[in-house]
Amino acid sequence: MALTWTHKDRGEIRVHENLEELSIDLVDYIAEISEASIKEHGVFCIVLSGGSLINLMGKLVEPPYNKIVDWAKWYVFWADERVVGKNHDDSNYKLAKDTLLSKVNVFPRHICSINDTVSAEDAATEYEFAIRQMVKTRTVIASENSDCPRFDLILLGMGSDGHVASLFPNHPALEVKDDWVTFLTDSPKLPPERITFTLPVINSAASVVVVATGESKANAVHLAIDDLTSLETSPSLPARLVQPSSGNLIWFMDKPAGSKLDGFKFSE
Ligand SMILES: O=C(O)[C@H](O)[C@@H](O)[C@H](O)[C@H](O)COP(=O)(O)O
Repeated sequence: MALTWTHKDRGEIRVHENLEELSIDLVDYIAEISEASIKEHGVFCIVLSGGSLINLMGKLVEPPYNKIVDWAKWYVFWADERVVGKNHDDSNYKLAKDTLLSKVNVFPRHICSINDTVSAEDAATEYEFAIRQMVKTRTVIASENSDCPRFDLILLGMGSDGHVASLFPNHPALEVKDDWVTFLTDSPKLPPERITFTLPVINSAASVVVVATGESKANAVHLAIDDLTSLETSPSLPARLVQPSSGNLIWFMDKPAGSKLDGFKFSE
């Protein structure tokens, strides 16, 4: 059984007994938001990241989800992408395609991945342009509170340094306010060239999920969620800057990742 509670301003926290339980709860949540979004506006605009998150979504391609999800209504985007070829093992697109997208009926034209034949800067510019076109044609809803798209669901992993998407602590990409997509050529996590959604886009989504597993994430989880002492305050921890302005924020974690949260108690 998951331990679930809502922090006064850091969203809903779900600490799972193990990875199996976490992945079932995660795909249940994704299927639920997919259904609600399609009912509300005809499509589901989902944003993926890279890393372990994708394997935790693996049950989506198994019964009952593969049958109940309306894949034809899905539009798929990435919160960040490594600027490598689409067949490269580092590609977030390849990871999602091999694990999920090739196994269900998402239309290839609904899969919005980056141009892998240009520089990081051009890939970011083109990706933002493509999203702007989709906002104009109302495939992606425009936010009412900001000059940003309002994606139905943005799924983020979190690094042990507290990075989300490719927004790393103390990196200038964290400060970008006017672009929807920016680029890096010096990512502390390899590979160095990446594109990433900016914080205003992440914080304009209808729902944002952060997934963190394993003990190496425990300190970053604590710094991202708990009320901090003046000694601990870490204003530039990217995961703490995830604060949807009019959307939901949910943290999915396992016990080791949640073990340093204030008041963490688990009923055995
Ligand atoms: O492309 C990337 O590198 C990711 O989008 C990145 O933000 C990832 O989600 C985290 O680093 C967590 O990755 P793990 O879950 O594998 O630790």
